[in-house]
Amino acid sequence: MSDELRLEGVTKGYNHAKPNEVTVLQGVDLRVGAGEVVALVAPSGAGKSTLLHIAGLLDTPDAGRVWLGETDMTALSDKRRTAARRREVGFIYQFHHLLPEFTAEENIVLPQLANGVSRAAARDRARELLDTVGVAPRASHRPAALSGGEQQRVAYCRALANRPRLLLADEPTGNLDPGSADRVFAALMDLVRGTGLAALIATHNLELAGRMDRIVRLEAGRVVA
Ligand SMILES: Nc1ncnc2c1ncn2[C@@H]1O[C@H](COP(=O)(O)OP(=O)(O)OP(=O)(O)O)[C@@H](O)[C@H]1O
Repeated sequence: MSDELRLEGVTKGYNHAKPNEVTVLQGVDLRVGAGEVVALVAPSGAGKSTLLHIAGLLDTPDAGRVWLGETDMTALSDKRRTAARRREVGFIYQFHHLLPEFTAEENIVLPQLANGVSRAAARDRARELLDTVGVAPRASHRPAALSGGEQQRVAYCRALANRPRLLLADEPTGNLDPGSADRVFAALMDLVRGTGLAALIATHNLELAGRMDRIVRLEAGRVVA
């Protein structure tokens, strides 16, 4: 299996050379293969958000390397790294962050237009994605007129709209009740399976983590299992 995401010796701290300096990540090695869904489990404060930001090219490590496929992202200019992030990485957060004034479908169309896709093709892709997660009948609803679970499923579709090679999620079912979280997680797996993308999904929910291919545990800035 080829690695889509590879972190090698990633170290990151804040407030360098100040009294309140902290080292958050200490030599993290991590790989996620094509088509693999990996759970990232970490106690609060262990550096999970820092790790996701670095893997998602929103931040850079102090030392170590971040590879997407064959490319060492830490060797790129900021401009090229930002372009790679837009093209290659999809993000899902605990809260959906959909644009309130646009419909479900438009929320999935817009990032594709920004990526140069035609409106017709973007609409087809949006409908296909919404269909996969069972929200097609609500395509013309604005987020406020969707249930929490539907909003989250639309956010999943948006994250995958541009066919990223890497999906990063931070508590993707975190704001839902357990029954709804279960169904919505199944919808996410339906979207991810068969695309060949690599997914790294942070969660405190050990039951959900157990349904992924592998669990990576982060403790005090190190991968322990
Ligand atoms: N910009 C910053 N400046 C200083 N310290 C920071 C900064 N960002 C994070 N930290 C510290 O780094 C540590 C790890 O932060 P991070 O946000 O990665 O944790 P986390 O594992 O995501 O926690 P949680 O699960 O509670 O969100 C924390 O102790 C935090 O206080």
